[in-house]
Amino acid sequence: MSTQVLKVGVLTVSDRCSNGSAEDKSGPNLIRIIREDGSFGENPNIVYKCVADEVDDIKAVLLDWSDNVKVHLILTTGGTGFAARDVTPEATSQVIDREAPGLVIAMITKSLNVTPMAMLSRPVCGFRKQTLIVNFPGSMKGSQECFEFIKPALPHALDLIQDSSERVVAAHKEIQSVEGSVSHTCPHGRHHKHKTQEQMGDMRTDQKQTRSREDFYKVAERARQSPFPMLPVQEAIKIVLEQAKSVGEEQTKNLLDAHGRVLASDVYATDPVPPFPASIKDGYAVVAADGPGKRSVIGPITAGDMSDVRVKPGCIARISTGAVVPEGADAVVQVEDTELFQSSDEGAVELSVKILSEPKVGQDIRPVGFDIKAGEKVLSANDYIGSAELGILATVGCTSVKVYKSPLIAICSTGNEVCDPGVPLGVGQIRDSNRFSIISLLKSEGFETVDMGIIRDSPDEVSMKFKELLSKFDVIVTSGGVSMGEKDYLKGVLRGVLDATIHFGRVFMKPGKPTTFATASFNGKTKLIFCLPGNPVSAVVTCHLFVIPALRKMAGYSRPQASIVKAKLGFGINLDARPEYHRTVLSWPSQENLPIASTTGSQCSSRITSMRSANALLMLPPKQDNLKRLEIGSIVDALMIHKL
Ligand SMILES: Nc1nc2c(c(=O)[nH]1)N[C@H]1C(S)=C(S)[C@@H](COP(=O)(O)OP(=O)(O)OC[C@H]3O[C@@H](n4cnc5c(N)ncnc54)[C@H](O)[C@@H]3O)O[C@H]1N2
Ligand code: MOO
Ligand SMILES: [Mg+2]
Repeated sequence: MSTQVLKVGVLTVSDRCSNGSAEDKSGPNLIRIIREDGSFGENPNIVYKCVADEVDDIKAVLLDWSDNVKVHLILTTGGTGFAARDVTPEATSQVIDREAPGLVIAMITKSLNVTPMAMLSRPVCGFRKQTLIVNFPGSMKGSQECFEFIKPALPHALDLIQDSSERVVAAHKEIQSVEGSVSHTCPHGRHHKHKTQEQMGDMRTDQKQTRSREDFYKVAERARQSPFPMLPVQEAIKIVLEQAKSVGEEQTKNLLDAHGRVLASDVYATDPVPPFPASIKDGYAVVAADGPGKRSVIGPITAGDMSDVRVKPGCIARISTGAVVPEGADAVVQVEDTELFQSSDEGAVELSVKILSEPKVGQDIRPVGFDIKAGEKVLSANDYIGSAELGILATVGCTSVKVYKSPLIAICSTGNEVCDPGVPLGVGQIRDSNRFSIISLLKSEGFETVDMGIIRDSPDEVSMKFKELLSKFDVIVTSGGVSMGEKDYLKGVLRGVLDATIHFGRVFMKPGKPTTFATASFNGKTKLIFCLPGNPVSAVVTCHLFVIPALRKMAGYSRPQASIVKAKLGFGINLDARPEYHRTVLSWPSQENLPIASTTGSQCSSRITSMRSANALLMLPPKQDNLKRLEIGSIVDALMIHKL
């Protein structure tokens, strides 16, 4: 877009919002996403109004914003339906000079993938002089979705309207590279040239295979065998861990902020613990050499007291656990080993007490630095800060520590058939489970993620979205679109468009065979891209095996991989041709010497219920001529994914 600050107008059209009987959520939501998105410059200038469903009121704002305020982009939300008072399209039609039907088609077509109700929307898009006006539906969800649908084209559209020639040329170059320079005509008449497709070769070494847009659609010419070697799981994990590097360090603001992070530097105690000789018992501070016998009592000294009591031979001082042992005393005798001899004031004052045991020097005293010496290293770089470590930090008075930064992580699903769980299912559609299981799995591992929605099966959309993700995140995790299907575009876009390095595109495992791992450079930073298989179990299992260890390594963990324990099969099983990660519930009855593994039923990689309650993945070996089945009682490795 042009270098000038973009002016955006957000106009909510709603009788109820304008008269205050309902809260406008859609307008403010559009403003928020425009601000957060970043595609419209650092700080777009946004004006906002809410008017009633009246043609004249709507027109007045559209005319003022386009002719006087010279807003570049006006987004209206509301009043586009079939109801009598829905008049936003009529008002818009009356002010625009030229229509932009492509935007309308894009919005309606894509919305129909989400809900058949999109048929009942009548948006109008077009421009008045140099202002682009776009009608969105009134609901927050609908308006946000429509915005996302047309967003990829908006910056270029605005440049064209503003005739910002430098940016237009730059954008053309970019489109040319994204689309691989196939001869096609862009909407305003410029032609791009062909580039030839390079030879297919070893995917791990020959990465730069620029692909044209048409190549993506040549279904008959697609490879009929995957060109990616199937790597053993351990080799694939090794590659991932080699690429996973810290994204930096930061100082925590306060003590509790450090919880769940990993230290980036060693921590030393400045003071000793305890900082004074402390009594271990409630009793009497004595001179050990006095031995047992009757003593006169001084004190008391309780915890936290600043006492100037001094114990002389023949005297003892009453003392509490945690109190400073007074000068002169070299032992503490617990109250249980004493007897009252004489008291006054009806028992309020102890005058003398009989010591019954033989005290030893140092008995029941913690000397200075007994627990922690001054200058001692109490925690090391790469230690995870759990509750014990937080207690240690508090003990040594360290309220701010240097920790590793958490990587910024984007989560996306892919697939034309995939839709949000809340919307009614259309023909051929399924609900997205992967985004939700992956986001929550990573959260339970202490990693915050950003839900970046569903990417449709189109090379353009995949490449646009990935470009956006690469600019904003350190790690991208997607699911789906990585196998042999004609619309499995991710690998092709990664290599052919984004110039990413695909480190592996298949792994010898079940589930998870087409797991793909790539890196791409953006602004000098290496971004990690995990394209997990679409099958719900495959996505979750591979997230455990590859994504979580990588994130842990980036976050500073010294042992990023999950623990592997031995377990005894509580069932018999036929082995698969691939090493299988069988979801299991491990339990450990007290009479058993190993945990017992029970199966979660059918292990089909589409059957998400096979993950239910699973706390481990049994690492079953691949079937061999001499080993086709494991019987009940066999001992196998189990990779822990939750607590036992
Ligand atoms: N000819 C071959 N076909 C397939 C192979 C193969 O080697 N040759 N591999 C199979 C294996 S193994 C797997 S795993 C899948 C992986 O396929 P993709 O990663 O390309 O994923 P999709 O085709 O997009 O989807 C697969 C399956 O999962 C459903 N899905 C996708 N996303 C989601 C989601 N977010 N939530 C819930 N379910 C989702 C999708 O509808 C498909 O049913 O490929 C095999 N094919
Ligand atoms: O490897 Mo796929 O993940 O079996 O279903
Ligand atoms: Mg597929």
